[in-house]
Formats: sequence, C-alpha cells, structure tokens
Amino acid sequence: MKKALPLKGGSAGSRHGTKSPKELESVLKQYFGYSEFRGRQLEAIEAVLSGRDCFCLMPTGGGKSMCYQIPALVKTGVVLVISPLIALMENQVSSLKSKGIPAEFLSSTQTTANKNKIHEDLDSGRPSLKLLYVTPELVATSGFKAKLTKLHNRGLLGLVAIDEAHCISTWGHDFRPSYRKISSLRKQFPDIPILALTATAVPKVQKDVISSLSLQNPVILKASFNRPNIFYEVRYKDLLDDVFSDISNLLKSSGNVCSIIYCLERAACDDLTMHLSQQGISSAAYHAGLNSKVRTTVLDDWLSSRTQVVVATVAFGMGIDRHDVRIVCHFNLPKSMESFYQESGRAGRDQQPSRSVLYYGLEDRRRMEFILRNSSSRKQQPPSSSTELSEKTLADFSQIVDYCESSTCRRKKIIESFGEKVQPTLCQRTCDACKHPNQVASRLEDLRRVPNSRFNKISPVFKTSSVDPKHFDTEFWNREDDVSRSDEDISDSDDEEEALSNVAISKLPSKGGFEARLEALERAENAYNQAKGQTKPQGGNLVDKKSISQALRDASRKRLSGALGQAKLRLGDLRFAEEASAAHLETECFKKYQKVGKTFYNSQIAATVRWLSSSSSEQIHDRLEALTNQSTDHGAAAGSSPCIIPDALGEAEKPAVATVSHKFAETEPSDEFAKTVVSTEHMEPSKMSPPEKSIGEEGRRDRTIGTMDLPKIPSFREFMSQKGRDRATSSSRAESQPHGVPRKAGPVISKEGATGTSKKMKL
Ligand SMILES: Nc1ncnc2c1ncn2[C@@H]1O[C@H](COP(=O)(O)OP(=O)(O)OP(=O)(O)O)[C@@H](O)[C@H]1O
Ligand SMILES: [Mg+2]
Repeated sequence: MKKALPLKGGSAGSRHGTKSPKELESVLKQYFGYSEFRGRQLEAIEAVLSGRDCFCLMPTGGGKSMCYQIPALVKTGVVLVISPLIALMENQVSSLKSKGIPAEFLSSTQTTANKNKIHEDLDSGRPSLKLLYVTPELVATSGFKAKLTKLHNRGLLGLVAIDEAHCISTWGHDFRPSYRKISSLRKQFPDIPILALTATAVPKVQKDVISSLSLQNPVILKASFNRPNIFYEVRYKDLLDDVFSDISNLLKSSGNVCSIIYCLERAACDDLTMHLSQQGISSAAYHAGLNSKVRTTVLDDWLSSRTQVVVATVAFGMGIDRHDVRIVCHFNLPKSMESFYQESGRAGRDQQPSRSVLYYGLEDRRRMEFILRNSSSRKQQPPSSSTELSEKTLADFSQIVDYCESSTCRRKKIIESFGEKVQPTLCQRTCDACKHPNQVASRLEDLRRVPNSRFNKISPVFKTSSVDPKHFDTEFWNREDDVSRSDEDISDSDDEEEALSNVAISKLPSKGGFEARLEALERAENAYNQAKGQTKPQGGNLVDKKSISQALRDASRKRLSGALGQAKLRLGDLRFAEEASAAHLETECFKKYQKVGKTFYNSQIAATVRWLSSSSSEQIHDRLEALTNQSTDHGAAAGSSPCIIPDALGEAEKPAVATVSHKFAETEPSDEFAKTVVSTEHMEPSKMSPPEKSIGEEGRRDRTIGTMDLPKIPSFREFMSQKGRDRATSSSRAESQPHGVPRKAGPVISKEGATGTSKKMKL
C-alpha cells in the first residue's frame, strides 16, 4: 500500500483541515486538473472541514464526490465513504488510484489478501489510506464498528460521507435496512462530521434523510435540479411505424455518438441490440442475465469507446462516469420521475449539449401500472404500510405519465417534481414542448385518437417479450429484494442468478478449502437448475411465452453467421464455413437454454456474438476445429462435414462440397439454413456442387444434430478446475481453451469473490 500522500506545496494534511478557498482550489487543480469548484462544492467542503454536518443536494453529474474527496486530501486520517453499489465503489477507487490518491474499498468481492492489507493499514499507526469505501451492510457489522472505533480513538477518522443518501429514506426506491442502521454512527462518533449526498431527494426524503442520520444542525446545500445542457423530448410509440427503426435513425442521424438506451426487459435489450447491430450501429446489450465477465467486457468496451451504444436495463448506470454520453433513450416508460431523472442525467456529465428521448407507449403505461400495483401489494416493506407505499408508488408513476402526456415544458415538469420553483424563462426552447409546441400538441391529439382496441392488443414493442408482468425478466424489482440479503451480499447486479450465487457464497464453508467451496457452489448451481426447470406457472402458460420461436432461431443463426463473417473480415486468416458454424453455435445455445427460455437463449446468442467479435483467430479456429474433429470422430455416416477448411490439407483433400446434414428435430428447417454450405471462397469453382445437389429437398428436411455438437461448454467444476490449472501454470492460450468459450449466461456462479479475483471496471 502506498505511503501517506505528500501534498505538493509542502502542506501536509492538517488535523482540522483549515484551508483557504485558494488552497482548496489548488488541491483540486493538483489532483483533478480542474481550475475551479462547481456549484456548491466549495461550500460543502468548507462545511465539513469546519466540523459541521452537511446535507448536499446536487444534480446528477454535479460533482458530489469532490465534496468528500477534497477533504480526504487535506485532512488527517481516513474518510469513510458509504456507498450502495460495489460497482460504484470499484469505479471510484480505481479512478482515484489512477490519480495517485490512496483509496480502497472493502466488500465481498475483494480478495482476502487485499482485505487483510487494508485492515493492516488501518491498524497501523499512520494509515496511508485517505478514502475507504464500504457498503452500509459492512458498517452495520459489529466487527467493522469496532474497527472504526479504534480508528476514531486514535484521531484517524476524518469524515463519514454517505453517497446516494436518498437510499436511507423509507421513501427511497433503493431501500435497504442496513442504510437505516448508519444512523448509529452519529451517536458513536459525535465529533466526526457527516456528509450526506444525493441528487434525488424530494422535500419529504430530504427531511427523512436528515432525521434518520440525526444530523446536528447541518449545513443544507441545494443546487438546482436543472440540467441545462440536456434537451428533453418524448416520442410516442403508438404513432410510430417502427420504434426500433426510429431509434436507429435517431442514433445514425446523431452521428453514432455515445449513448445509453434503457429497456425494461432483458429480451428487449437483446432484440434492440440485434437490430442496431444489423443497422451498423456499434452496440451491446447489458443486463443481469449476462454473466459478470460479459458485463465487464461490455462496460469496458463502452467506457473505452469500442462500443458506442449500450442497450441496458437499470442494472447499468449508477456510478458509471462516462462524461460524454450524448443521448440517453428510454425505450420503456420509467417507474418514476426520480428514476427518469437519474437515468437521463447520465447524459452530458461534461456539461456539453446532450439529449434525453423517452419513448412513451400506451401499452407500456398500462403494463407498468399493473406491475406497480402488483408489486406494491406483494412487498412487505417495513415500516410503512403497503397501502401507503402503493399510493406513493402510483403517485410517483403518475408524475412521469404526466410528463409524457402533457404539452407543457418538460424541463419545468422535471424540476417541479422535486419541489423546486421554476422561472418561466428557464427552458429557452430546450425541450420539444417549448421548441415545437404545435407539433407536440398535435401528437398528443393523435395519441388520444388511438383506438381503444389497440390498447388491448400486444403492441409491436412487446412482440418478442413475455407479457405476464409477474414473470418477465426485468431488474426492475430486484433492487428492493436486496432487503433480504445479509451483510455484504451486495453486488453490482440485481439478477436472480447472482443473487443465488451470493446466497451460495454466503453459505460456503469458510475453512473447507477449495474443494468444499466448489462442491457447495455446484450444489447451488444444481439447485438453481432444478428450480429453473420447475418454474412452471400455476395454471399459466409461461412456457409458451418463454419458448424460442423458429423465427427467433432463424434470426439468431443469421446473426451468428454475420458475426462469423465479421470475424473473418477482422482476422483475415480464418477458414470456416459461416453458415454451418453459425448453425452449430445456434443449436448449442438452443439445446442448452430451450428449457429455461428465450431470455437466456438470447443472452447466450448475444454472448457468443460478442465472443466472436473479440476473440483471436486462434481461439475461434481452435473452437471450430474441435467441432470439426468431433464431427469427424462421429464418422462420415452421419453425413456431417467439417466447418473448418484446413489450410494444411492439399487441394485434393479439401472438401469439394461443403454439405451439412443436421436434424433440427424440434424445428422446421429455414430457407436460410437450407443454403448452409461451407464458404466457397477458398475452393475451386469446378469442385463445387450447388447446394441443392448435396442437400436436396428431402435432405433439407432431414438434418441430424448430435453428430457435430460443439465442444461442451464447461461445467462450473470444469471451469473452476481449469481456472486453477491456468493460474498454477500461467500457461499458454492453447491450454486455456475452455476460457475462450463464452460462458453460459445463466446458472454459472460467477461471483468473482469465490475465485479470489476482484471485478474491475476500468475507466
Ligand atoms: N469542479 C469541477 N470541475 C469540472 N469537473 C468536475 C468538477 N467536479 C467534479 N467534476 C467532474 O464531474 C463529473 C461528475 O462528478 P461526480 O461523479 O462526482 O458527480 P455526482 O454528482 O456524484 O453524480 P451522480 O449523481 O451521477 O453520482 C466527474 O467526471 C468529475 O470529475
Ligand atoms: Mg455520485
């Protein structure tokens, strides 16, 4: 761990941190490169440096983190930052470290070795750490409280900062019981200032946060909620011919800028990503149905501009600090103005002109209302009664509906919803309602005329999604399900798979060694698989709704084939049959996920496409070669043919015709698939026969699978063993082939903590 941070200009951190604004500004410049403080940053910093409690309300992207980061640099001791998400902590810590500021986080994803180092540093006479990020769950544990007391007794606890403080409130949408226990810190450390920070707190929540934390005569700082650089717009799905095309046109006409599209459901993320990719827009899906490795890759690619558009559920966003997001789209109606403000606020953190486009659909509205009613009555949220909660939830929802269905200034609607007064001249035509009032009014008229019958139909928007709100795959609710988790079982994702992993991990034998842990994880995986298999609706038809249609399979094969073609173009030195290989990759996904449904299937297809877009020719070649070998092992009787066209073979040995014979027992053959032949570009025309001759009409209907199965995706045990072997030998890529195989998106227990590696998000 690094030694204490030497402040340039010879000034060591002082006990009370008394610094003039100029001195504070020079620290800002020195470490962050900014020449002046923004908004109410300086006031917040001065308040806590003078020992006062402070409640700081600043807009999204307003620079709240600086309010505790600067004090950490000028005060003696450690600043404790309580933060709701591990992803958020990791993100900030790695960003601080890159600036040479000693910061760490403690969470279940940290390795034991790292945790020990941090504890050693805290126990030392002069900790080198300046900022320590923790979850509220950890703060609530007696062990950690004792650690803080020791630190405090030695005069080394400088400040307690509570980020996303609205989570403390019973009214906050991210309610977690441990958040409320943070209030004990005020009693425990009466002389240490507490700084509560949030971007979204209506007056009632503000009061609740201040009283829950027992802030003493706090300095209350409120900056305006206005985000002047964001242009707000609503588009009406029911008036559009094709929403997907509208989004792709919007993105194309904006010049393929960095964007986020929020969807309610995972399947919609996958479908929309597929559409955008087909339109040549660099995009990737991000949701909790993807394993954490895939998500990290998607995030890394997006943060480093390799991917421009992320199509995500709400699992994506909090704490992600990409400055130049130019467009945030909502493909579905958010559940409240608060959620909308947070999500749309991820645009334009660099203060440059940006856009928020919300796609409003009457079907979305009807469905969300239904979900909210259901959810409120299902939840058992202490201490409010469910009726109270339900009314609040529905009132919040009606605000966002009003935002969409009204022709008055959007900006005004947003700001007023947070209890802030708005000057009539504020907007200056920076929303569609102010810029094109007649157009908006006439669209709303048209919307009112949309025939009722259409409301009851499944809108085109949902054509590929499940329609039963009780079962659809969204991360919408699961944040609240965090309530049931214990201690540090907080992950950056909300998905049920990881929740299960977390449960599994929390119950792992702590001293049982690798094998015991592995067995426990395998048991959890099996239990998960069984549970998934039994997830039949009571009297419902979930299976139908989740089933994978032939059309979807055809589209997936096309998509894989396209990805293989792209890989060929990218790498240049690949020899394989796109169509045949695509068919096998698709079959593998189908076989694996047909029972659990199309969300997993879609995710796996998406994961495979991503794997193809990032793998080396060696990895792709190895995998396809294994496939070829397997088919050869099964013999020619099955009529299968290799997907790889081996370079090493002489011309005579190259297959003259690349036929593929499969049987999709459960499916009708598609026309596309009927044309499945090995890419002909490496063959002499004279040696080729038209596909009809080799496959024929009958042949097209009699394709057998099984003879050319892909190499098995490793089981969890195999995966872990391989990982262990890899670590031990640090050997070549060839040995680590199973890693090249995209991991399955569902049941694999992917919590990195179990393997001793921490998840990293790079900026
Ligand atoms: N004084 C400043 N001048 C210029 N940029 C700043 C300043 N202070 C902070 N920033 C930058 O603004 C961006 C947003 O900061 P930060 O993440 O702290 O915002 P936030 O208020 O916490 O937003 P959110 O509510 O989304 O978490 C960061 O990239 C940060 O480096
Ligand atoms: Mg923040």
